[in-house]
Amino acid sequence: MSLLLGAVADDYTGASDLAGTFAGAGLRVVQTIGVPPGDLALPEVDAVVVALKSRSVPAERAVALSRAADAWLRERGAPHVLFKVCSTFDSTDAGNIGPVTEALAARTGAVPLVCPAFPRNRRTVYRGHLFVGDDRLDESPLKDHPLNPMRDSSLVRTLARQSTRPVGLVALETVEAGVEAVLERLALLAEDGCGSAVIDAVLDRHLDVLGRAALAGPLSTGASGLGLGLARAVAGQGRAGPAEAPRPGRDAGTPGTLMLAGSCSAATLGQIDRAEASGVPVLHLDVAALLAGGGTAEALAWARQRLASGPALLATSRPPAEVAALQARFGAAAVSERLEQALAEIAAALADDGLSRLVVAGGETSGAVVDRLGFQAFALGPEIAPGVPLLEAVGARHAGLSLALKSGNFGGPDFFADAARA
Ligand SMILES: Nc1ncnc2c1ncn2[C@@H]1O[C@H](COP(=O)(O)OP(=O)(O)O)[C@@H](O)[C@H]1O
Ligand SMILES: O=C(O)[C@@H](O)C(=O)COP(=O)(O)O
Repeated sequence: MSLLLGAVADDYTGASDLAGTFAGAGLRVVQTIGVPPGDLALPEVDAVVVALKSRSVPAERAVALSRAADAWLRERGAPHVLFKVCSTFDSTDAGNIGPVTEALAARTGAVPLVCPAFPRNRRTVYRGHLFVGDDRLDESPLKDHPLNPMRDSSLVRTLARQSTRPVGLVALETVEAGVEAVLERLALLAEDGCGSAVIDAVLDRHLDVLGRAALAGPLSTGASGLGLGLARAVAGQGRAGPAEAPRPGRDAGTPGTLMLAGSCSAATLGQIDRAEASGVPVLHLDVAALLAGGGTAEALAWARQRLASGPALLATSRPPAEVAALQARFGAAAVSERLEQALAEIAAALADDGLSRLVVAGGETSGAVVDRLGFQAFALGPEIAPGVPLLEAVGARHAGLSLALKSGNFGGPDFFADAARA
């Protein structure tokens, strides 16, 4: 296999979002969970997205995992690797976007472009500031994220706090001037000693400039918008294999679709309310009982009963004030870890029962569930919502289980009711 494009994604929902974006642009793609074991037979593809659970781990660990994934991709011929981060730049001042970008760039010596913009999803970057819809990042619901509260919209400042070298800016007028102008600006920033450069993008057509400029170098950092620009540029070279039809979702072996929500994003909280209102059975898990080490047996019994005849949605998700109170009492890391593991435990028990459809909302939550179930790689199916493709296991483990991993922020208001029917 000689790859045309590689990606290292810092979480699993982001990886499936990106893999779906690559597929939509005409590339043959597979998503692997970590660096795949040597004996796993992967299909012939143009691009591989290696999914890591590295967004919220200590920076040294994120660097080590990302280096290994980058090396694996380059050994398979990838001339360019995208480090896929969240379109809302989820990270803390301690990392991990800066440290990983610097570590991967050190191997190449080039100044990577950094851009989380995805205008289709209303993520835009202007003068280095990230906007989520009409709001600056620091005024958006992301300011209350349980693990990575985003309190500064300036990506240049945010990335500089995480980096050892200065961070430059490629402003919109340079992007408008085209690929050559961007490359000239990058060369100047390199002379000034910059280690990376945030680049503006507010319209879809800007992604084409970003993609072609990024492809001139070995590394870039961004979200699926930059991924789309890169994929279009690669597809435009005419070297990608014949497009594949997306794999269809499987017929259900058991009637119900299990849906698990650990995201506390405003979007997911609204979707849970709408699901409940439209008659989808919803269990709000007893978070205090889970934190005390119990609570999963009752939840399992409830889910088994509902799944025998239809969908079931189990959620730990709570609004920001309740999240803050729990974190103050038990510690943020401990709460996250326990709640992620509780949902993973429930998913594993139900997978053993023969579950055939699983939807998980939340990046970290998806990571915990996918790891617990032991998936190794996914082929791509059709999208059930923008940025949320159906995934089908590659390899024998859990063959026949279709799943979808939803970023907390993604999906329309009726996502869960729609997913139950998809
Ligand atoms: N009630 C709760 N209180 C505090 N944290 C919670 C609660 N429910 C879930 N969490 C944690 O919040 C985090 C949400 O992150 P994630 O799953 O990545 O969602 P998103 O995609 O919205 O970022 C997870 O670590 C999850 O375990
Ligand atoms: O770029 C995005 O917004 C998504 O692909 C993504 O990474 C989402 O992360 P979570 O919200 O943590 O699921």
